[in-house]
Amino acid sequence: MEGDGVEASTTAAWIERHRQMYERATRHPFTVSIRDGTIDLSTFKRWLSQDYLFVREFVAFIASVLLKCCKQDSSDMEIILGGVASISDELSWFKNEAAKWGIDLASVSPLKSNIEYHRFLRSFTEPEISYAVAVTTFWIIETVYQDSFGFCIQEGNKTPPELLGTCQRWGSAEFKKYCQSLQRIADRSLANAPADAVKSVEEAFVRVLELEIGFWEMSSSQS
Ligand SMILES: Cc1ncc(CN)c(N)n1
Repeated sequence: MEGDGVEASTTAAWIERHRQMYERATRHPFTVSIRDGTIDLSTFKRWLSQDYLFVREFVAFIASVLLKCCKQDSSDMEIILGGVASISDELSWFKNEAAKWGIDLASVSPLKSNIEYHRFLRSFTEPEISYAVAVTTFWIIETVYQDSFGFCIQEGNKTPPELLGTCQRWGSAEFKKYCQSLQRIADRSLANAPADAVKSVEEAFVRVLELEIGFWEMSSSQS
């Protein structure tokens, strides 16, 4: 990873240590089927509806990361604020996209894996949860989407034209840069954290991968 040249990247080491699970989250049959053009559109619409509900919940999560960041008197504020702007954009994007696909978002209820993810996100609003764990969690949540959808627009893809906009949203070079900025922040905050705290951040990292896999599974099978 492009670190700041001072500390080795803890987060990159975790991706390697949990490579199998990382691949299950970022090369899931759901996104791979977008890339190879075999996606079932009703499955795609289910993901879209459920992800809209996720993003609404994610707003409060990002707000809690921002609050923790401000309490640190940290120079990371502008990057996190960029996340707030991007989530506002994301919500509008979901509404437009839902209208295009004829989805009535008001009638969508969260499925089990989505509810589980909401519960996890809400746990971060507690003031005793550290900035290191919150910002690292933020980074990996965004990165799973960046890597998953980035793959759908890489060379050799057969992504249906009507889904290219979705893939660009998270797969773009701009979104990748933003994820790399979050990764640098995560690594810096981990470099200053005590070993037991780092261990609990790694647990949160793994938990995100599990939840993301569950989210794709839910979108694919309505479980
Ligand atoms: C489940 C999920 N994970 C991540 C993202 C990217 N913000 C998202 N929209 N939805």
